[in-house]
Amino acid sequence: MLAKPILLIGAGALGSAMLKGMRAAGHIAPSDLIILDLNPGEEAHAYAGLGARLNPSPEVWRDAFTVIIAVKPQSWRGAAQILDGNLNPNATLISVMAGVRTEDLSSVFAPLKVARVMPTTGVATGKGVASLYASEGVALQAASDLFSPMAATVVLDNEDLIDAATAVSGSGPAYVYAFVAALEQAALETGLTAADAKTLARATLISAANLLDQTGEDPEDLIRKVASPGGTTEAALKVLRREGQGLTELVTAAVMAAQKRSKELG
Ligand SMILES: NC(=O)C1=CN([C@@H]2O[C@H](COP(=O)(O)OP(=O)(O)OC[C@H]3O[C@@H](n4cnc5c(N)ncnc54)[C@H](O)[C@@H]3O)[C@@H](O)[C@H]2O)C=CC1
Ligand SMILES: O=C(O)[C@@H]1CCC=N1
Repeated sequence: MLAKPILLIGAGALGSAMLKGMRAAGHIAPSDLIILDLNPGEEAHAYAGLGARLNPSPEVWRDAFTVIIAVKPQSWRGAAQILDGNLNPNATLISVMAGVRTEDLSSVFAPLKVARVMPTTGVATGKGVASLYASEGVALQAASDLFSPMAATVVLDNEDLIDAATAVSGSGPAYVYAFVAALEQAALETGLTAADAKTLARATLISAANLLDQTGEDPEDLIRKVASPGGTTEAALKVLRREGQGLTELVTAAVMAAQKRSKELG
């Protein structure tokens, strides 16, 4: 059972996606939310219109038993200074920030228990992904109660793996969107109109993702069902899977770069 009310610090791209997800999943009532943001956007205002408290005075922050910190890794120490002395010592802190380690969060926010979560913006529709880590059970449970209704969750037993989960999953939606943009660009090269290129690139990704989701089959099995021997797909896959310089090598290099950056952000 998630301890409420919940204080959300930072309602930017990810914070707003989480607010949308809470609405979609319905597990957190607006009246159970306190939102702090230096420059609140549309979703924070929408939630406030439904009953959340937006940027209330510091004595209200102490009401919260779960605190989510969703500011940029570069901003968290500044945010912590503002919060100093105004958080409930019995609250659990859930950080969704890339790179920032439990040890550093605990050194600033003690005695709050700390969990780390690496979500995707897909939580907005209740179908995100979230990797969870905490060194003790209460915080891990709070993270799970918060994210399970709006994400497929993975529990990591080693904090270093959060950097890996960030590189694969947290950043991952952007790789998929980059692929769609590339497919759309390639479609233009084939002579399709801009409108048709856009429709075909997006709809192909969505229909392929649906099959992956609904059949549960491995990608290689699904590929086999598309690629006729000696056919068009095989011709394309020879390019995408060129020895030593194919998509796998490219994606691996991209993931390694993200993992390295995640470690640096700490
Ligand atoms: N955007 C994404 O897909 C993901 C982001 N993350 C993590 O989530 C965190 C936030 O990322 P984004 O939402 O993309 O950034 P963002 O820049 O869109 O949002 C940050 C928000 O924090 C607010 N803010 C900054 N300082 C504040 C303070 N002292 N008090 C209250 N509000 C403050 C800003 O006004 C802004 O609305 C980062 O740490 C990032 O690593 C994690 C997973 C995915
Ligand atoms: O790009 C970033 O640093 C954040 C963390 C994962 C997704 N967005």
